[in-house]
Amino acid sequence: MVDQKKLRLHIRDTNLGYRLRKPLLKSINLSISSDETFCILGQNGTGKTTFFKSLLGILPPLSGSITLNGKPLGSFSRKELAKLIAYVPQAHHTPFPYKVNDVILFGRTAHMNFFGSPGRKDLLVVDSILDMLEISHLADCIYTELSGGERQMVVIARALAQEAGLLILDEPASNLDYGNQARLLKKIRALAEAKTGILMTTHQPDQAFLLDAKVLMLSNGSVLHYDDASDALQPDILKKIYGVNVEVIEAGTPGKNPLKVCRPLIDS
Ligand SMILES: Nc1ncnc2c1ncn2[C@@H]1O[C@H](COP(=O)(O)OP(=O)(O)OP(=O)(O)O)[C@@H](O)[C@H]1O
Repeated sequence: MVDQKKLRLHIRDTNLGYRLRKPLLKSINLSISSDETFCILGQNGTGKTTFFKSLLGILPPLSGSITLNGKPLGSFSRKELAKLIAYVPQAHHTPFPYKVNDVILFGRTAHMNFFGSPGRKDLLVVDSILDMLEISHLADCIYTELSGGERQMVVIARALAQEAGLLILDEPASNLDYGNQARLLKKIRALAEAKTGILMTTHQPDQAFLLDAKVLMLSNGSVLHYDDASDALQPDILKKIYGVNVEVIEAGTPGKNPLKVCRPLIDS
């Protein structure tokens, strides 16, 4: 039995990508554990989602191995894996007009009994997540009738309902308004403090500072690993990754720790 709160993914000598194509990411060696928060940065198309699909066991490595607590990912059943790793995809389309409550309840499937009927605990978990994400008012709405940002919050809620030890989020804030982005980052930080491993892609480098995250940068088929966002988010590195000039400045209130922020120099 794998301890949900002590997960370690080992990626050893792997090439990742799609069969019959050149590998997108080469010779990757990494270890990710469920007490860490990582932000993954990289240009569009560098392979961030592909990396996630590989960690979720959806896309087997082209070579090398990925193990979870020493066992090959492929040896876990879908149900076992759903209790350990939850995923918020970038795009989510549900053609069926389910109620929001039911969509979130799907996240409990791995915890339900043989007949797949929700128990009291499942309903309580859904309620507390709706409350935590401040979306209780959406509970009885029809998912397909929600706005893009509202759907995004529901899909995040569904992943949280899995109560997995590792949460993988593909651009979780991309559809959200400014307030919901801030609220989501606050929740992510609280989850990290409660020892849920976080692995998220973002196109906003500042979020790595806000979450005090480690950084993985994908560039030219390699993954560069930084334990400290300040080491990763330097103007020369950001220029190399994104091809634009960026200034990294310190902002903050006197008496409080300054927070670093990135500012693109759009006039240079
Ligand atoms: N099923 C697939 N078969 C073959 N190639 C694919 C498949 N899915 C994605 N790709 C290709 O893999 C490359 C990396 O895609 P991926 O979605 O991993 O990039 P990304 O870094 O997540 O991009 P973005 O920041 O735009 O979301 C792209 O060139 C894409 O066309």
